[in-house]
Amino acid sequence: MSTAIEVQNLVVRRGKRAVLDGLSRAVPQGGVTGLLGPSGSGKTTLMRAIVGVQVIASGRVTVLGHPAGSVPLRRKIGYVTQAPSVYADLTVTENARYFAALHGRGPADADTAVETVGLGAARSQLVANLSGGQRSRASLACAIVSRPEVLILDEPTVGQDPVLRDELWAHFRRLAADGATVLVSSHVMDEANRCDRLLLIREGALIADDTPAAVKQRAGTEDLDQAFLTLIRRQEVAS
Ligand SMILES: Nc1ncnc2c1ncn2[C@@H]1O[C@H](COP(=O)(O)OP(=O)(O)OP(=O)(O)O)[C@@H](O)[C@H]1O
Repeated sequence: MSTAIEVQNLVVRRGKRAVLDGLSRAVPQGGVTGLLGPSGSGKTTLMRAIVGVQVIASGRVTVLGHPAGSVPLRRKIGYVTQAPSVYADLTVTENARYFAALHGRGPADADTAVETVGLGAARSQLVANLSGGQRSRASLACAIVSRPEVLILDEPTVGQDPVLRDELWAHFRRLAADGATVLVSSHVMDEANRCDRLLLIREGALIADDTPAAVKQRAGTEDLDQAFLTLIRRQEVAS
């Protein structure tokens, strides 16, 4: 299987601290990879480095064979931040159509993306008047409208109800089935169970990179929450 994202000896300092301290990992092409870890462990920082918007101290990040943030990746990578990145004074449809146009896509692609994220009924509403969860989905629609080869999603299901979360995960799985590489951060363990692989990060270091089944087996429990706690505690004892 070829590699979509390659991180080599990545060091990122934010403030005075090394938030990522020599992290190396490869994410295979295709499939859904979950990035999990306690708050402040460096998930967003790693995603920012992969997208190419994070100043790095040293190391190398390559996406689809190109340096992170380089021009050839602009149309190939989609990024949804935790803070929705949409225009408040445009409607949902206008936002999606604007981002579609930037990527050489037409209005039909935009309308499909809006339906996909469950905002069909709110398509004519100004983003300023949407709920927080709806605004996040509007942002997601704008990121998927270009059908990126690599999709980086920073906690995309926060604030969504269980039905919508289920639908969004089904969509992530469909994107992966169509060949996209999806990297998604989450705190929710039932979501982690839906990933092909899990990267568990703690204090800027990776402590697991495996399938959900293997992570559970290694920790000796069927409960993924418990498995992560066990692996984190084992690492604390070892270090
Ligand atoms: N702009 C900044 N300046 C200084 N330190 C920062 C900055 N942004 C983040 N940090 C620190 O970097 C560390 C990693 O933050 P990051 O946002 O990557 O964590 P995270 O795992 O995504 O957390 P969460 O799950 O809460 O979103 C934290 O200790 C945070 O305080």
